Amino acid sequence: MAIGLGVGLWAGVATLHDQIEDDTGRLAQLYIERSDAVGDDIVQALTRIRQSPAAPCSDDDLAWLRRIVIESRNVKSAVRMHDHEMLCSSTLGKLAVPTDRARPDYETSRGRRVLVDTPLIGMPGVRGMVIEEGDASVVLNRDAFVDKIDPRLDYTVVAEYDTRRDVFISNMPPAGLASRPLVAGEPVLLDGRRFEVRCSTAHTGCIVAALRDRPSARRSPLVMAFGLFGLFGGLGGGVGLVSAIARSRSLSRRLRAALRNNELTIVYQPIVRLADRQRVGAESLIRWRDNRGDAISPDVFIAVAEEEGFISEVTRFVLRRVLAELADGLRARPGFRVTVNVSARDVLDPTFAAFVRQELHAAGVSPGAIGFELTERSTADREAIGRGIQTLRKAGHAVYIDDFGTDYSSLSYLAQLQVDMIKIDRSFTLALEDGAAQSLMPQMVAMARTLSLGLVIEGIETDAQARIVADIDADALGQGWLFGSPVEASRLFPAG
Ligand SMILES: Nc1nc2c(ncn2[C@@H]2O[C@H](COP(=O)(O)O[C@H]3[C@@H](O)[C@H](n4cnc5c(=O)[nH]c(N)nc54)O[C@@H]3COP(=O)(O)O)[C@@H](O)[C@H]2O)c(=O)[nH]1
Repeated sequence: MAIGLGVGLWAGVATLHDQIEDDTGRLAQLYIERSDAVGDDIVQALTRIRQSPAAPCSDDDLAWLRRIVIESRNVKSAVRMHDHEMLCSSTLGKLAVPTDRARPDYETSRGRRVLVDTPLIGMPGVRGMVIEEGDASVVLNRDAFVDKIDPRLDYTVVAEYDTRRDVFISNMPPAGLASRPLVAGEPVLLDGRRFEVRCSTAHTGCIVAALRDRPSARRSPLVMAFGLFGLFGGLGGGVGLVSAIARSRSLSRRLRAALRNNELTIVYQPIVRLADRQRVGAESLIRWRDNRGDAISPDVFIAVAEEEGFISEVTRFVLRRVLAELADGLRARPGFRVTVNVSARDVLDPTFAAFVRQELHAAGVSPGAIGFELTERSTADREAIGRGIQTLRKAGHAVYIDDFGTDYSSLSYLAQLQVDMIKIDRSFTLALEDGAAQSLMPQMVAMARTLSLGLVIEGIETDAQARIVADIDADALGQGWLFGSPVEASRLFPAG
């Protein structure tokens, strides 16, 4: 029996360690993939700035630069330079006097100059990250790289710039990592802690990361379970259990289990008509607290479900839950519409529309009460996506393009995909009050109107933003903390 207990405990501790390394490695890899996408976006924007067919800083050239920003996910401003002086930009237009930029922090062998955190010309008090290549330059929010990191990690990101390696961002003492050889997949020990290492193959840089709150083996229910199993069970069965539980503990396994056990919940964020601020709909947003009580961001677990190919299970769970929670309220409020986020995989799934029809029929809810929001960043077959969208629209659902303006392909989407509404990303709302990028919103609104598309403006946090947007387009709808944070179903419809 003592041998059984010992083997069980050993297996439990080993499995707990495997689980931690598995989760850390996955989060670190997710970061590398996301920051690679930012890197690709930057390179593409720099190339397109140089491809402008118009005379530098002419009206047509400025429109070209603005288009690049609208179509890029991360670039906040596209800038034209000459001899290290800024001449014009998508946000400021043509400068009265060419202005010198600060010296770069790094220069790569490809001739890209990087200013990691620099005051932005013409925007007092605002700082950003700038990358220059020849006479082209882009500005991005430095958080474009920080936001991609899971908050549960202690991390250091080391960037390599040919001639030197440097700590790019870090939330821990970097412990000489800039000078230490780093190899993807080969963990490093720092102060007795094991850090996973993942490196980019597309761009240059590595993340060194460890979970901050490493579960203690002594208090772990997993280890206790193994110990007990070892105590009462035989070694053969123990090995089977070890591998079964080990698999089930990875992030995606835990997410699948949470789905099966109905542990995920839905909150609803109101959408209002800006003219009178009446609630006309809501967006459903999924939430997950794992068994340690930690809230895991949908940004993280939706990406995992997409990568691992079970996003359709998530979408179906959300739709069923929305109907279970809101069917009565929706039947009582014709015209009120709740939207569900879908992925390209859902839209391409030939069984999806039939699934939706059956669920709506069972719940007695009309198709007009449910809309679908699609954020499409992949290069998936657009014709097929277009056909999937039309199937949903023919069934009576409104289809929205979400986060409009953040995806480099957004504009070409609108031409190819016929949708009902676009949701303008909150980065454009944020820029409204700083004055500099104010001009982008009217352009986007005008474009939506030209294409007869309805509009939802996202991320409205202040009364000033709401008023500016209502002035630009009184028919637009708005969503954001000003009108309400996401709430549980019971709090969505005002009493009475
Ligand atoms: N496929 C699915 N994707 C989903 C689902 N539920 C959520 N998501 C996607 O995850 C991303 C993060 O969502 P979340 O953390 O829920 O954040 C949403 C809002 O809380 C936030 N928000 C809303 N108003 C404001 C605001 O005024 N300021 C501010 N800083 N943030 C605000 O924005 C998120 C909603 O964004 P969007 O979807 O782009 O309208 C997000 O991409 C979700 O789409 C799901 O069930 N399925």
